[in-house]
Amino acid sequence: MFTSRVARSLAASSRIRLARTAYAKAPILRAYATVPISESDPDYVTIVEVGPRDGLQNEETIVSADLKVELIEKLARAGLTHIEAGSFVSPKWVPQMEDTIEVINKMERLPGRHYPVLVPNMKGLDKLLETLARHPKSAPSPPPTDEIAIFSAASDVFSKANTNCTVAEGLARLEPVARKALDNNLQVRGYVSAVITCPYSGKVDPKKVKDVTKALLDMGCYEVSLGDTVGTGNPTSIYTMLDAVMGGAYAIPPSKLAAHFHDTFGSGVANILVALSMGIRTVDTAVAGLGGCPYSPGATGNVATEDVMYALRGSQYTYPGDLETIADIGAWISEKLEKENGSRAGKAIQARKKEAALMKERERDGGDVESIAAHEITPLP
Ligand SMILES: CC(C)(COP(=O)([O-])OP(=O)([O-])OC[C@H]1O[C@@H](n2cnc3c(N)ncnc32)[C@H](O)[C@@H]1OP(=O)([O-])[O-])[C@@H](O)C(=O)NCCC(=O)NCCSC(=O)C[C@@](C)(O)CC(=O)[O-]
Repeated sequence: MFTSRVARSLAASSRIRLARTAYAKAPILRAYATVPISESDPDYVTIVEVGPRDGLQNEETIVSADLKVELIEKLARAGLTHIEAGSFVSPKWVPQMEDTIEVINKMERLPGRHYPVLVPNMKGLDKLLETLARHPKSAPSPPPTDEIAIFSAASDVFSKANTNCTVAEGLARLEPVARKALDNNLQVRGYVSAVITCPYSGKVDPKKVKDVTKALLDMGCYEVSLGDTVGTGNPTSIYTMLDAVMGGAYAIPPSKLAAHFHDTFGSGVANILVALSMGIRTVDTAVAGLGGCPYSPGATGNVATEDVMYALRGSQYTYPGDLETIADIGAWISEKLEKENGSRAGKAIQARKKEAALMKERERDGGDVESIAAHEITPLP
């Protein structure tokens, strides 16, 4: 476990070095690079980009495998280190993820990156292991993935709707899955859904969240991501839930937790700041705020990657990836999906870029330079 954490932070370090070189060379990026990035920073925040899985699983129209591949590759090249690439769930339940095998085989795999996939049961794991077995050990590229995510919930009704079994039945089903994955050198991450509200049965008891989190950690998950699936959480309820999970008997340390907050009521970023202030250093986000949950009516996307990155600018927290490039990807995928960009920071960055391009054009055409200077786009704060 410790080794894998060290490996992650080393991978992040080499990426950070590359990012620094890129910033030094590119003046337009320098304007965004005001946060000094330290390689062994205790305030380094791992961003797990879940847009290609949590986001696209919720699209009404099925997105092509090629577009998914392009999205994942763009996100990895933009410096993100953890990108959820799909899921090995039943296509009868979530047809949007049916092509995950094709996606993970086709996509470019950059060294030092992790491309976890969701696995609900032994059938899903076996399908993944078959795929991995076909990857030659001598191949120059890394294998399609080195990590799975298993998922449960803090509500029986939600669990039934999502996985056709109660929480206890689901945990019993997941235990051998986690063991077999670990035996096959895969890292295992856990999810608990509905940590604040269940879309069917209402308010959730934080004690239930803690019990399920502990069960997943006991199975060998290196970390458990706490899902505010419906996105009803606000800073107070998130604090109360995390305080209960991290305190009392068998307190769970923040290093074992991640924040996975949907942004339905617009509190996603504020909730993440609460989680960070309580010591959590891994957050799940989705480019352009893609996402939702098929079994959680009304839930909008995950908190947008761009919004979180913007909120952390100038703070003690550092993170992987380049905000401006991610904002471009957010605009690009929103256009491809013909939907509104769900990131407010992303939209603002795009608007500023458009304005700057317009100024340049006017300058080239011999416009009034004084008025151009007066309206010059100032760097981001
Ligand atoms: C768990 C099951 C499979 C149980 O579903 P079930 O219907 O009870 O399973 P079953 O064993 O009776 O199988 C039914 C059919 O599915 C097939 N099947 C069975 N398993 C697989 C598999 N792995 N891969 C491919 N096919 C599979 C199986 O072979 C069979 O096919 P048939 O014989 O009828 O032709 C189903 O309920 C399921 O796939 N659920 C997943 C739902 C899902 O993906 N939800 C979204 C992800 S969770 C999430 O988004 C929340 C999260 C993580 O983001 C955090 C948060 O925001 O809270």
